[in-house]
Amino acid sequence: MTSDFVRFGVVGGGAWGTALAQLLAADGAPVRLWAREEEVVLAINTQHRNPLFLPDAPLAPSLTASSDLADLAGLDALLVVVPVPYLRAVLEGLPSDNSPLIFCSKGMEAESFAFPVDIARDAFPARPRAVLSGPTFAHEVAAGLPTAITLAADDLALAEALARALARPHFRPYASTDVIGAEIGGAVKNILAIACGIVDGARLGLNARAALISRGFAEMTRFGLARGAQAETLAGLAGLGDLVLTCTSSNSRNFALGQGLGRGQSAAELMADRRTVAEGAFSAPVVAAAARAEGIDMPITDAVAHLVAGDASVADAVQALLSRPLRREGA
Ligand SMILES: NC(=O)C1=CN([C@@H]2O[C@H](COP(=O)(O)OP(=O)(O)OC[C@H]3O[C@@H](n4cnc5c(N)ncnc54)[C@H](OP(=O)(O)O)[C@@H]3O)[C@@H](O)[C@H]2O)C=CC1
Ligand SMILES: O=C(CO)COP(=O)(O)O
Repeated sequence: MTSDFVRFGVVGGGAWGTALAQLLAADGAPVRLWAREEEVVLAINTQHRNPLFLPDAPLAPSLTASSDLADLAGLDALLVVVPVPYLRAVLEGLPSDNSPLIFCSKGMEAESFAFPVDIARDAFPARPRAVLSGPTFAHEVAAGLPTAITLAADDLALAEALARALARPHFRPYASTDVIGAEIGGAVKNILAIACGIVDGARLGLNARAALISRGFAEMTRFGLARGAQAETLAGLAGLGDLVLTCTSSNSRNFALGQGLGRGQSAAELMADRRTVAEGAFSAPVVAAAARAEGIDMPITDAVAHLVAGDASVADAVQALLSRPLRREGA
């Protein structure tokens, strides 16, 4: 069956944007990637590598890069992989086509409390929008290891068509219409990965980690259901699947950030000079504030927000979580 989506562009030259571009270019298909930094553009075009963000992956020659957003005009679909704090500004520079935008970043914008699809609605009200989210370490996707992911769009036919166009023998997108569920799963799991990293760094044990994963999932579910997400999405690849991946591996930048916090380093120290993002550090105060405003109980998210801000110690945060009133599990 022929696809309407053949010529893809990727907005963002970090690890995930580069891995997705490589996934699509590996069979020789032309893929255009926009990166902000000339150093990344030059390395991709001349060495077929991205030494800054995905150093170990050889890239296909059919993947070409540019630092000019105008070079993404006229393509069939764009994967948008810019960390959420920078997303609005980048979207403003995109050529105004009608091709679908597929959002692959996992976070919530400060002040607006908007997820990527809402941010795009402001910039491109009529453009079709989708979300791609799940347990997907970039280096594994670039290496062709088996991966499954959720692809959500309001319009099921669009979600299915995009899923078919992005599928590869080792990469299986599952179509969904639960856009908000996919976005909330990805944003909240990043925060919970920081919490699990803290538990690991502070040597609080594996029981504590398992408790955090399941009570964290309860928080994700409360927040998600309150905002209209479906329980199956949160229990699927974009929620629980990604939560398990990033709460159990120091390959996760969020988990690794938490490990440093758990060992007693400050967030400012851990984030100084780093080029890679741990989106959970941006999202924790935002999701915590949104939950507070909406009366949703999210104590783990709140604790991570305080630890990232540096206004609580790990010992204080653990004590606060353990001294909460006992309650019925499903409540
Ligand atoms: N890495 C992974 O395995 C996965 C990541 N994600 C999500 O994808 C998103 C992107 O992460 P990832 O690709 O890993 O990023 P990286 O940490 O690898 O790289 C950081 C990215 O942020 C960009 N950036 C930094 N400052 C700015 C700015 N002011 N304006 C625009 N862009 C800027 C960098 O571009 P520049 O070089 O121009 O500074 C670079 O592309 C995040 O939301 C993440 O949660 C989702 C699934 C998997
Ligand atoms: O989202 C990811 C894998 O699904 C990557 O997680 P980190 O951003 O924590 O590395």
